[in-house]
Amino acid sequence: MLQQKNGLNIQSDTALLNVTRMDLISLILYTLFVVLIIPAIIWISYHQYVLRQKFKNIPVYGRFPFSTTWELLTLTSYDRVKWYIQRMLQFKEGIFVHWIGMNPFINLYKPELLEIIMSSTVNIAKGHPYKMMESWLGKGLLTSTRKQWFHDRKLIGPTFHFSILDQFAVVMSEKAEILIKCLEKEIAKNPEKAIDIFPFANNAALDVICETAMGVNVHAQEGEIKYTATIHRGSELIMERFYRPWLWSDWFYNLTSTGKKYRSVINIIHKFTREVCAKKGHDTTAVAITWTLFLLGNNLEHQEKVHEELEEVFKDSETPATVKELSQLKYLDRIIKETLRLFPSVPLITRKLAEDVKIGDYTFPKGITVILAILLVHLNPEIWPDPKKFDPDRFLPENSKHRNPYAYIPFSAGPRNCIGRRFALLEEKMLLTAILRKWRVKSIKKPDTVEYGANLIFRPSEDIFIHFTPKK
Ligand code: HEM
Repeated sequence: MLQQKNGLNIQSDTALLNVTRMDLISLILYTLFVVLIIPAIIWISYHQYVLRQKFKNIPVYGRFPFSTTWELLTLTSYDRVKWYIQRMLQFKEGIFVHWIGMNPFINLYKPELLEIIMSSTVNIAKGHPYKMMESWLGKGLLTSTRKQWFHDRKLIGPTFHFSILDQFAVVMSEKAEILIKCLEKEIAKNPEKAIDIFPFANNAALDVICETAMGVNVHAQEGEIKYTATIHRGSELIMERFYRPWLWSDWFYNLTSTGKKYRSVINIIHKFTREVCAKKGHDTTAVAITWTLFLLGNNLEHQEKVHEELEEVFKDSETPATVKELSQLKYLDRIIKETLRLFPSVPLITRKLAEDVKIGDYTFPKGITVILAILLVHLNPEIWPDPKKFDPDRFLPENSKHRNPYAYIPFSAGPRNCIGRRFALLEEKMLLTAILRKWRVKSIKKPDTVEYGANLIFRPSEDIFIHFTPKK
């Protein structure tokens, strides 16, 4: 009896102890909630309120926090591009803001607004998603800021001088010949079959950049390396991270499985760039060449004019093109320009503002990221009538003279524009001319059905099949 009583006492003491322990834990949690979490929620809400007040004049997409984050996250890369185009048609003022997590992004696609940011020598720092690429690209010219950028830009500038470009043209023409041989070999396998042109353009452009920038022949066209697929995977992972704000912190990202995948991709890229080749420039040119052939293969009447021009300049000659001959190809110039309008290799760039910027009724606060939406200004119907139509004559001198220079910005504009612009255009012309002197091209897919994605570079998401017919 006594034992039973003692047993009961012990049980009730343990229960009492448990209750007290529970109370203590609840008390600590409650205190933490009151002391830390509530003030944090109040601080974040206040901060968000103040930030949102600053944007109250700017058209905003998505009234509720996180609704746009969720919407963008659930779209494919191709649908995201269409999403941005729809927003551009919806917000005709040339500006709108949307939120990813608790971060506002101001999209600009009106030339007058773009000019104010792009011409600035103060607001030259890159915002997301470029910030996420620092571990990839290091602090190179593309990602550096302030003094280092001024210094690097001055140092690298002379590399792209006309006289040096002439020497680069020799390398480009050698690589163009290899490209033709590779295509001939592929076509010979089955002349009736269309060929995916993108890997050919990519390897040719990689050969060109490695030999011109580093003097190294990597034989990419002869199939000795598997670098390009790794670059694509890296860009995809960066964009996936951009639309998932909880992965923006580096230390957390590095713990996740995608963070680990990204690190291994970066290691492969670094190994390659350290050992053999330069970091940037081949993929933008490769997609530009691919889209040009794709559009020519869809617009046969324009292609015919290119062939006429080639015959006028090269006649029966079979020797490689010279820089002088290439400079005479004015119609091809306009084709390349119109392609870069519809398919700009770099569809958007970003700036993190170093100071408050006031434009008319709008004030953009220091520290936020502005998206300079190259693709959207190129498709803006307020500037380009019938914007989806392929019409190279938009770039005839008489048709362009009244156009705002910031309406057409495939190479960006202002102090931070593309340093490789002349190099890229020369290379494009060299490789395209080599192909078009030999073949007529016809695309299998149409521009409104082909799928692409804006993973930093405006790259096709499917094979770009082209049918090649010999001219002779
Ligand atoms: C069709 C081909 C190309 C296009 C459309 C293109 C476009 C661009 C754009 C839009 C920018 C501005 C990026 C930004 O502000 O965030 C840029 C910057 C840059 N591009 Fe290109 N690019 C092309 C080819 C090349 C090539 C072939 C090279 C090198 C050989 C190159 C080297 C660079 C560098 C170093 C920068 C950074 C300049 C700076 O920040 O001062 N690009 N490019």
